[in-house]
Amino acid sequence: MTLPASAYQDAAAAIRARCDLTPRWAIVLGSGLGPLADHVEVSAEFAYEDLPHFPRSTAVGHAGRLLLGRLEGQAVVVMQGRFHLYEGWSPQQTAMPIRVMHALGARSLVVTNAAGGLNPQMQVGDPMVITDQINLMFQNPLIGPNDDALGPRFPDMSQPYDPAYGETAKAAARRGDFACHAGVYAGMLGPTYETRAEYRMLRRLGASAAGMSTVPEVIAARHAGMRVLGISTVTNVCNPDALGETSGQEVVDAASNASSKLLAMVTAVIRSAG
Ligand SMILES: O=P(O)(O)O[C@H]1O[C@H](CO)[C@@H](O)[C@H]1O
Ligand SMILES: Nc1nc2[nH]cnc2c(=O)[nH]1
Repeated sequence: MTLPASAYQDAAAAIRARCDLTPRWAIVLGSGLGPLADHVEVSAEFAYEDLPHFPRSTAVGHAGRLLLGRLEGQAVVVMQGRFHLYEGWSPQQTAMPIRVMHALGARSLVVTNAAGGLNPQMQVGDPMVITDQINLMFQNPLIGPNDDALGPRFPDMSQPYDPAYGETAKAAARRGDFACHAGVYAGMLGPTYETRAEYRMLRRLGASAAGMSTVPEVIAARHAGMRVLGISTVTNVCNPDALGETSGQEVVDAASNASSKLLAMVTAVIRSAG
């Protein structure tokens, strides 16, 4: 579906009409990671269905709420649930909330997700700081007329994820004494998990984690010049030579069990930038 050019401004205006907080940080909570929002001192809450042009959350473990408030004293806007291409949303729709949060004032983005771990050292529950991404969705939210007021026609993607944010997140993991990886996120269309041959291919391509989100959001964020921290939580181990079955519920459960690690890393980054 093509969105009107004013879609994200309309949604931002509807939010501003009820809440005058200017968020500095935008946070996207992935599958099973919604409970992190319990740590936000909430000023206002919006169901996605009440916001103009917003898609609806249909994915398991995605509540479908936008919160404005404070985390570690910093003004934040938090998406409790995101939109995926496999739900039938267009690339523009999956990325639209990023533009809304940018229009509200957010200049830094934290994206979190549940992902399959491709690196043999990874265990279920380990976080991975995303250092780069591969767009294997072969779709892009910037296709169509460019909004020059937001960003350039041909945005640079030489460093989509902010190295300083990543270092701060890794330092928090060291302090918390839990394993933390760093690596490349492969964005897949889904909704099928990968075959053994596909996991093997992804390893060869240099990916360390596979998921079905994040890539369109980060493209939209970088287009608008936002600084990005990305963290995957390994919810299933993808060993092509000994692959077990994976289910959506297992992914959600594994992500929520590991959410305290994510919280420690995210709050450390938000605090350090305070
Ligand atoms: O990336 P998030 O939204 O965390 O969710 C991940 O988990 C779901 C699959 O279990 C897919 O939606 C995949 O992208
Ligand atoms: N594509 C993909 N998405 C996931 N989300 C959680 N685990 C996985 C996985 O193994 N592959």
